Amino acid sequence: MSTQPLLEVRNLRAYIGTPRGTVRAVDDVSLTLDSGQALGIVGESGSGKSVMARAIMGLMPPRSGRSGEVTFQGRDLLSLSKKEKLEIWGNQIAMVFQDPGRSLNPVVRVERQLTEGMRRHLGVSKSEAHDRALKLLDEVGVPDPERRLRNYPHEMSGGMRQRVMLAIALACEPDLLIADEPTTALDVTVQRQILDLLRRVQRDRNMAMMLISHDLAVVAGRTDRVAVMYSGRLAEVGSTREVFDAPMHRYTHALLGATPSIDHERHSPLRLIEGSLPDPISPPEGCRFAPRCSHAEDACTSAPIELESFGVDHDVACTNPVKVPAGSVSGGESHGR
Ligand SMILES: Nc1ncnc2c1ncn2[C@@H]1O[C@H](COP(=O)(O)OP(=O)(O)OP(=O)(O)O)[C@@H](O)[C@H]1O
Repeated sequence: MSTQPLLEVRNLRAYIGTPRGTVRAVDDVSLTLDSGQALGIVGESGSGKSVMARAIMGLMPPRSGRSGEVTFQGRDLLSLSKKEKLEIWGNQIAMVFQDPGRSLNPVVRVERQLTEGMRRHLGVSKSEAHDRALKLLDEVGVPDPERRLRNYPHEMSGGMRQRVMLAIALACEPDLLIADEPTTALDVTVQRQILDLLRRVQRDRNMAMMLISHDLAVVAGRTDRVAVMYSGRLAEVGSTREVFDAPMHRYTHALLGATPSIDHERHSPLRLIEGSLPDPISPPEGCRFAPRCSHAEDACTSAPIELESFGVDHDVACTNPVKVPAGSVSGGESHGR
């Protein structure tokens, strides 16, 4: 068995030029994702999650730059030609975005949108593509697939459109699915159904998934590992079980107390973390959470704090982490549910 991760991100920086100055949206992020593994990326709005996902895919906004290394199946993604990128997008790596209304073409029937990629990338015939499309719609829980294939996107509900988007993403049997806030535009019950579907499909297909959300509970029960992002940097990375049961970074700890969840029947009152994200144009020198952290010390503000290992799979970038009592980590995948 190969020990090489499916995706390896090293010292990734993604900066965006704006009239006010350079936004340091992603600032020295390193992480790995193994085949068949689900990795959650969480953090407040503006912490850099989407820019990171897009930088990995090479989808950068105008007047921006990337540096670092992104290796996927041993290939350097940052140096691909446009043609090579098109071969990988939608084929080996697929993305599902927040708003299926904007990602689907409103004037093209579902069947064509679903079969176009597989005909191009997999070279299957029209009738085979049709059969595959029916199976895919069935897999993602779309009832009466034959009829749905003839629909235009506006003839379906938001939840149904998101299922179709997922079917499109799965059509070429990707090795990695990046789902960026895939359910935010949907109502709470449908959100839960789609998220559970994502996890089921990811496991059934043994596909890797990067699930991006500002809601910790969304990723808690549906990922194997989690990376907590704050102001363009990683605060904490590790097995989902450890990070949720025994968060060590002061930010993760605060975030866990502050998150209302779609997985709770009734949203508890939001306990906000006091303060806000730093200006991404001139973030603090040291730990970027230090200005909001009640445990900050002098050492936190002088130089960037690097991730340090606190266990087999638990890295934390904090000089004064939360002390975890021995044996406090429990088992199971029921977090946040
Ligand atoms: N096209 C752009 N031009 C200028 N700044 C941008 C652009 N896209 C993102 N940013 C800035 O980059 C930083 C990171 O944004 P990003 O969208 O990655 O955050 P996020 O964690 O995904 O938040 P959200 O959950 O709201 O999508 C933010 O400060 C954001 O304002």
